[in-house]
Parts: sequence; C-alpha cells; structure tokens
Amino acid sequence: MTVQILPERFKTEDQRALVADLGAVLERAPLFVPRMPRSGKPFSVRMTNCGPLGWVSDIDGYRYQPHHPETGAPWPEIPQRLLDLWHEVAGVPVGPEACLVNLYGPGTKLGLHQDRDERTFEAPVVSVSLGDTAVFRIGGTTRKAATRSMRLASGDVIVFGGDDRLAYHGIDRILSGSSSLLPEGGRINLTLRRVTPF
Ligand SMILES: O=C(O)CCC(=O)C(=O)O
Ligand SMILES: [Fe+2]
Repeated sequence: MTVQILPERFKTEDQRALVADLGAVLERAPLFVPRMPRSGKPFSVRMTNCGPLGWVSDIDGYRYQPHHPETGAPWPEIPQRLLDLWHEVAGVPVGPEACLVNLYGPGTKLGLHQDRDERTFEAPVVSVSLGDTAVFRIGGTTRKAATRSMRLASGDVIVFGGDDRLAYHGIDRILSGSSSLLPEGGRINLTLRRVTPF
C-alpha cells in the first residue's frame, strides 16, 4: 500500500489554527449540499472548497469548477498552513488546485468511491481530519477488492498516492463526541488535490 498515515500530524494548537482558517473560508464560501448525478438525491455530507478549483456534484454530474455553485463567487484561497503541508508530503513540484472541505454531522456516511474526477493522478490526495474520529474504509482499485477499516482522529493526515491513488475509500461512520475540537461536534475532512496535469 502506498497510503501514508501521519498520525497527529497537526497537534491541538495547529488543529485550532486550522479551524480558524476554515472559519474564514466558510464565511466566503458557505457549505452547500451536494447532490447525486441524475437522481438529485442529496449527500448527507455538506461541502465547500477553497483553491482555484472546487469539486461540486449536482444533477448534471461531478466536476471541478472555479466558482461556488450557489453564490457564483470564486473559491477563497487555500490557507497557507495547508499549502505548507502539501509541499511537505505530496512529493510533486506543483501546488494543489482544490481543497474540498467536507462536514460530517452525526450519522453522516460517505459511500465507497474513487477520487477520479481529476485530470491527473500523478499527485496524491492529501487528506486532513479534524474533530470527531471517523471510521474510514479503504480497499483496492476495484470495487470488489478487499477493504480494511481504520480510524482517523483529529489531526491525522493520510496521503494516498502511487498505486493507491485510485483506491476505493469511504467513511462508514463518525464517532460522535470523540473530540472537543469543534464546538458543535462532528468532523471536518479536508482533501487537497491536484486537478490539471503538470
Ligand atoms: O472524509 C474523508 O476522510 C474522506 C473524504 C473523501 O473521500 C472525499 O472527499 O472524496
Ligand atoms: Fe474521496
């Protein structure tokens, strides 16, 4: 496996600073409810983005676009702390273009999927967990491959690249009350992605 796990990469103080950075992002780019292509069924996770591009999903499909789907405004910049993380761990000579922000309340799940809407898979996906612990599942590059489950706690970072860049993954559940980082509870996941070839 070329999934690299960096437990507690962000210590409590840095986690708090990241939450403050995200507060500023959310003021400019409010959370929206993504919907499944075709059916329009809402996801249980709420999302927003920062960076030159953001990932959105609606009845017309999944895509990256430079503006917020509801306000029409460009996405805010990726906080420096996250750019620094990317440059330390991603191992590519270019920056990320999108940072997808997912907010999980109690009972939120994210089905097994691949991150494959990018136009390049040469850069890894760098994922940061904040708040309540998630039960994360990761498998192989086919839906049928065996999966394993692991817990992602606040401050943990995982980097999936190389052979695992297209590994199926998802969130089985959130362990409510496992962290006091977020005043209202729940979990935030940030994924930094490169979208265009370099
Ligand atoms: O919340 C997570 O840890 C994973 C999020 C994810 O897979 C995604 O946004 O594509
Ligand atoms: Fe994903």
